[in-house]
Formats: sequence, structure tokens, C-alpha cells
Amino acid sequence: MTGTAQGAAISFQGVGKAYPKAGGQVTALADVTLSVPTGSITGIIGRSGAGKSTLLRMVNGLERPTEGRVIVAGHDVGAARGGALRAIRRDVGMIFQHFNLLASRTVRGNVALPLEVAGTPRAQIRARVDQLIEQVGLGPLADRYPAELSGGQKQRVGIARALATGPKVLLSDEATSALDPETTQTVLDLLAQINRDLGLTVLLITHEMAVLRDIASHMAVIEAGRIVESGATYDIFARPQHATTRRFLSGVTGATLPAFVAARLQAEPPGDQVIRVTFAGAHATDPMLARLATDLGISANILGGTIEEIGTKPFGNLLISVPHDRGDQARAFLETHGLTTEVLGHVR
Ligand SMILES: Nc1ncnc2c1ncn2[C@@H]1O[C@H](COP(=O)(O)OP(=O)(O)OP(=O)(O)O)[C@@H](O)[C@H]1O
Repeated sequence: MTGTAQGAAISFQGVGKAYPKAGGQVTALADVTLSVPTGSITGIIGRSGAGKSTLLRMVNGLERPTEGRVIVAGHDVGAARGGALRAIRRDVGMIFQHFNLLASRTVRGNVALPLEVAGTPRAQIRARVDQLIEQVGLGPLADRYPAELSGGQKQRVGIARALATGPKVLLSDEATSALDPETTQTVLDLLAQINRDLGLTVLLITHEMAVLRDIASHMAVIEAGRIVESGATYDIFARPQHATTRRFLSGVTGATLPAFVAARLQAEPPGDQVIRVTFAGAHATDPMLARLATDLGISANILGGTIEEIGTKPFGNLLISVPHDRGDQARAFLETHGLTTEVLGHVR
């Protein structure tokens, strides 16, 4: 993801947003330049208050930028009014953390709503709604009310409703945050399938790195209203550049220190330096650790490690310790050979 808009379904160009508040203003976004590639699943991760919702809501014109432009499918959303804005909104579906279903309407009635608003003829609505309900796997539940559905089923209704007008872009506002891990997985699988089958661009916001690992091809990290890192998810997992990204990653990429090591970890020497080595490719570290010993005479202790997949590509973390006076040399050697390293502390 870059600042260029070519091949982009959504392009944020120097976007800023200030909200008025008593005696001044709150800067929610500053100088955001980001392209969401057409057909991608792109995730924005950030802590509470970082500006994720504000960014997402600009894509369908629920918020307008106070600086810069947001271009969706070639249209400047911030400048659009009336019919032009309604046309853009038909191209942009949205799903929500708390589903936002109408309690008084059945599954069928909820999914039909955007089509009714768009003035679609009744006969067409019926056929389209049934097809959408099948598509999200809710066929037998079409006449149930939201109160009679599980969280995962409610989110499927939300997805069917969001797809009703045949959008080009689907926005997801923490759509799995209220769901248990197993249900989260089934909803993420459904989003990935829709992305594949319909070629729909998905832009999602989350505070969970696992969501990005599981379905996002591209991602951006937002902090205090600014994008601090963006690119292909695999590249960022393999070589995170920003401290905030590393913090998010440490929770999800396994490779936690064994308790007996963690309990003894100190910020400063003496003791062995504990290093996290991140690598792409299942066996990338094998020869490197051997060569640390043969080329530099440094023997590393292995403290823990994991290998997992992002997309279809393996990605791993290894926790090692080396004598602290050789730590810098060991890390320089590993970095020179394309691995990413991070000092976690020292242990006696
Ligand atoms: N309507 C508003 N009026 C004033 N300030 C707002 C408004 N909406 C958001 N803000 C402020 O803008 C900043 C960014 O908020 P935003 O909701 O975009 O963050 P977020 O990353 O989505 O947070 P969360 O994950 O908690 O939803 C925050 O400081 C917030 O208090």
C-alpha cells in the first residue's frame, strides 16, 4: 500500500479530521495518505481512540474530512452531496460490531431494507433477498427475528444486508469483536469467501492482530490519528518497523517466553541477552544459528518458538539467548542475513 491511487478502490489523500470541542478542537486524523488496493482485504489496526472509526466512516460519507480527500471508486466522497452521495453509498456496504439489526423485522425484512430504500421493485426484492440469505448460509432462518439468532447468525444477517445493493466495497467496523473465537473464525471465513467470490474490496478496522493475520492481505497501523506503518500483511508481520506494530504483534505471534525465563527477565545486563528472531520461510533460521556458532563462535540457547502461516506463507518467531557481550554481533549477523531481531531483555 502506498500513497498512489492507481488500482485503488479507496484512496485517502492527505486526510485530516478535527472535531470541534468546547474551547478548541480534537484532531482525530492527521495527514493520512493510504491506498486500499481493489479486491484486497485491508485491515486498519489501532488502539481505542486512534482514529479507526473516523477513517472508516469517511468512506461512506458519514464523516467528512476537514483536510484532504477520500476517493472511492473514482468519486470524491467528501465533496459529494445529495444524489451523488447516495450513489456512492450504494457502492459501499457496512457491517457493525453490534450488528445494528432492526428487532422488529425478520432476517428477510432486515436484508430487504436497503433495497426498499433504493426503490427496488417488490418482486425483485424477494428473489434477491432469498439469494443473499442463502449466500451467507442462513436459508432455514429467514423468518426468524434477531432476538432468536446467535451473535454469529446476526452478523451473517448484517453481511447479507450490506451486500444487498451490490456494493464494490464492504466496510467492517470491529465486526467480530463481540463474538467468541470460534464464531469469529466462521465470520472471517465468510468475509474471505465473499471477497474471493465477488471480488469485493473489504476495509476493516480491528484492535486484534489475529484478525489481520487470518484474512487481511494488506494492513495499516494507526496511532494517534496517523498511519505509522502500512503494506502487505506478510511483510509487516515478518519485518515490523514501528514500535506500535511490534507491540500489537507480540500478543499474537506466539513465541512467548517460558515462565521461568520471563520471571527472571531484566532490562539491563548482566546475563545473557534474550533476542526474538523473526523469520519468513519455515527453515530460515536453521543454517543461521549453526553459522552463528561456526562463523562467530557464538552458541545460542533456544528458549521458544512458533511457526504459523499468513496467507499460505510460513512465518516464524524464535526466542534465543546469547552471551550479552556478543549480543550486538549476533544480531548484526542475523539482520545481515535477512532476519529481524529484537532485544527482549537479559536473563542470568
Ligand atoms: N463526534 C465526535 N466528536 C468529537 N470527538 C470525536 C468524535 N468522534 C470521535 N472523536 C474523537 O476522535 C478521536 C478518534 O476517535 P475514533 O472513534 O475514530 O477512534 P477509534 O480508533 O475508532 O476508537 P475505538 O476503537 O474506541 O472506537 C478520539 O479522540 C475521539 O474521542
